[in-house]
Amino acid sequence: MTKQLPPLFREKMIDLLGEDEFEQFLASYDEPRSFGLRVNTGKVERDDFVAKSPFHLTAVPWASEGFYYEEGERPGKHPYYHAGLYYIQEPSAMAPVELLAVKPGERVLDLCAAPGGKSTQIAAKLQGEGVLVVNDIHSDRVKALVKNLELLGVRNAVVLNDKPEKMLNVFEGYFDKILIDAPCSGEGMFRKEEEMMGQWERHTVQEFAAMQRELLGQAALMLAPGGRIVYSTCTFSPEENEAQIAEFLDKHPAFDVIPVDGFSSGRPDWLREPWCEADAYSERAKAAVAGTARLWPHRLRGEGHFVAVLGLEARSLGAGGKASAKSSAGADDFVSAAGKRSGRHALRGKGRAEAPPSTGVSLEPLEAFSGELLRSEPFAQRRLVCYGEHAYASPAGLPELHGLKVVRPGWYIGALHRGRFEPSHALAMGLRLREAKRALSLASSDERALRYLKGETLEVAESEILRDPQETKAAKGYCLVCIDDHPVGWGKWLDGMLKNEYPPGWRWT
Ligand SMILES: C[S@@+](CC[C@H](N)C(=O)[O-])C[C@H]1O[C@@H](n2cnc3c(N)ncnc32)[C@H](O)[C@@H]1O
Repeated sequence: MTKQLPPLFREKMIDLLGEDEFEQFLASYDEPRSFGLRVNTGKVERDDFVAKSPFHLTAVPWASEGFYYEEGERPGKHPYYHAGLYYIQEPSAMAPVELLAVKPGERVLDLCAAPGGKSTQIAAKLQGEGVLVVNDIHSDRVKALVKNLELLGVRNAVVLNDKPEKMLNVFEGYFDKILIDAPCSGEGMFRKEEEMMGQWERHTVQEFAAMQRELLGQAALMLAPGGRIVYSTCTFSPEENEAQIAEFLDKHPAFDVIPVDGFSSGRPDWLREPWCEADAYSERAKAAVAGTARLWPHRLRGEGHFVAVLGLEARSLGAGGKASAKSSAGADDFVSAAGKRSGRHALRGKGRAEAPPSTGVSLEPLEAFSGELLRSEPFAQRRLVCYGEHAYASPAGLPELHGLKVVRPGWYIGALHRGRFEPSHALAMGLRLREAKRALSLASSDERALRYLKGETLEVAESEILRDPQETKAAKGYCLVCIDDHPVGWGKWLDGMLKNEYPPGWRWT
């Protein structure tokens, strides 16, 4: 493995680290990889998961919900994966969101979000309260982002597929926290994904540095006074790390680095020729980058990351000069759309941009479904929007999204079609067992659990359907299917049989 490292990368790392430390760094490439998963505390308490986990878990020191699992274990092949109880994530990639210090109720942007490892981590920190806007410029990558948010049952995310400069029109000064997990040359991925080495040789570090500079500038304009940006990369080059932060600080005097403890420090001494222009930065900026963090594969159990935490002064007008973005019109709770229907169809499940919101869709079938199947709690504090025949619950306080490519304006609830309502898989995944009036909870040891995930019809006695004790009607119709009390999808019960509504693209293979 070490033989295949790009020669230029080797030379550069020897120059930066010195011969002795380079030897240790190089030796880490021959060490076994670390495997990590992060418990989705949006669905299950950390300790409850640990108690029932079939995996051998060891805590990741810097991530409250992160664990190493052992090589050979396959968490992607377990019913709990299908229930969204965890996300498989490289351990050092868990650090940036920890340092973002998200609190429930905040407005958070994940600017470069796909496939959603860090977005789902932010969502768990928000605990369903506040606004999570996630964006990625590549539409093919947005599909995976949408699927991961749905799998993990996120209810308050808005998914965009747009250029950050267009987002400024809507979100100037709006966010409390912004994560920029920047596109980068990926030097920290060489051990995990060897093909990254080939890509490194094709792309220049300078290409990425230019993108990162732009992203940092755009994010600054969307941050509210007193807010925080976390900038992270999975690469080692100072041009993409310390130099980006030093340059940003010099252009944005209202920002400072919030020093990070517990990791190796950023390297002001690497702001030098031939990698960076030695005289390009102020003394303030150079000193501040010592407060950034470097996660090195030879110093901890992880592939490597760079993280900088940038705080904006509370008394600042905001980098964009405005206090906050305009909130959307209308009530912030669950409301009916009114007016004319556009007739255009939303592109459900495809990760493609939606048509503009439509009005005048009759919500009666959805209301009937909610009355029959759900307790009122799931939609509280949200606003219903219909795009074509598709209904979404948008987070409260979201600005109007005019002019943006909106892939998901909120939690996808389902389709209103020819006077009927079809609940979405995302609705099932975002619910809790206690929120359903009709449910089936299979034990993970029950062979029907796996058969459900494979898409099979199941034999289910009426007495197995969980319902309100006062319910007298037959259990016929939609039913929330759970495994060990965690929702995995819908089924339709009739006369002892459960028709399987688990979507084909999600099935166990
Ligand atoms: C390092 S990856 C993000 C990984 C993600 N944060 C996670 O944890 O799963 C960087 C992402 O930035 C996206 N990207 C590249 N240029 C962008 C831009 N100008 N605006 C927004 N996203 C961009 C890429 O498509 C890629 O998905």
